[in-house]
Amino acid sequence: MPRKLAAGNWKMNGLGAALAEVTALAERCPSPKAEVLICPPATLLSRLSAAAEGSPIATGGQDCHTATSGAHTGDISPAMLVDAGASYVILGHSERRADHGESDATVAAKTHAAWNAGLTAIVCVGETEAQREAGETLGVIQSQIASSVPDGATAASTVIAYEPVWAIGTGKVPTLKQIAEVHDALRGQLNERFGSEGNEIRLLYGGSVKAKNAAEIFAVSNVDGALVGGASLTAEDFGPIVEALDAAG
Ligand SMILES: O=C[C@H](O)COP(=O)(O)O
Repeated sequence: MPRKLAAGNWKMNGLGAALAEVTALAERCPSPKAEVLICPPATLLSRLSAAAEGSPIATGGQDCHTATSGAHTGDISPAMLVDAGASYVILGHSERRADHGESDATVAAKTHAAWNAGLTAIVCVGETEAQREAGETLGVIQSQIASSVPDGATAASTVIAYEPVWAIGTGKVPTLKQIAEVHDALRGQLNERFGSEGNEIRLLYGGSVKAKNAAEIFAVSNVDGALVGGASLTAEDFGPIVEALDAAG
């Protein structure tokens, strides 16, 4: 199993002054057992990669196009993310699925493009509150995985993030039993489809992870780390989450 992963998704937050948070995080967590990743807005990626150089903090993008270059105003190619120092890219986040109409097929195409550029794709899946209430959670998530993750996924190329849409930025968190139910089902699906490699693909939980609930979430079976939004914006908030993941072993 690759190292556990504490990934921060800064979403559309952060101006130049936020770079100081990366330096502070590197000082607070100089040699974490877990991998630590920050995915800032594209405007900060190059500067943040430079600021993190020589530290254990990796950087990533929040989206990419399927093409390497061309007439796609406003888009960013996987090669551009690599050029800016990224080693990861988040794909299929529910905010992109909702705001930009990204389908599973789009996410799969972007995942292929990311792999081709040498990036590790963090593919996000998750149910809405209505889907959970209708008892559709596992069906929705397993269908998203089946259609968003292309054949050939490996532990080195792919990470899965389970993020219930209703838990993102709301302070609402599923019960530990609910998290375990989904992660165990995902592990089973990955094992069935990708064999032993599926057993190694890291499964992150995301949705209102904070310092106060991180340790109990990291103790849940088949939780290999977290994709953190709001609580990844400062070293003061993200540092304890990294430390909780380290303590979980
Ligand atoms: O990508 C991160 C998730 O959307 C979680 O965001 P949050 O930690 O602010 O709830």
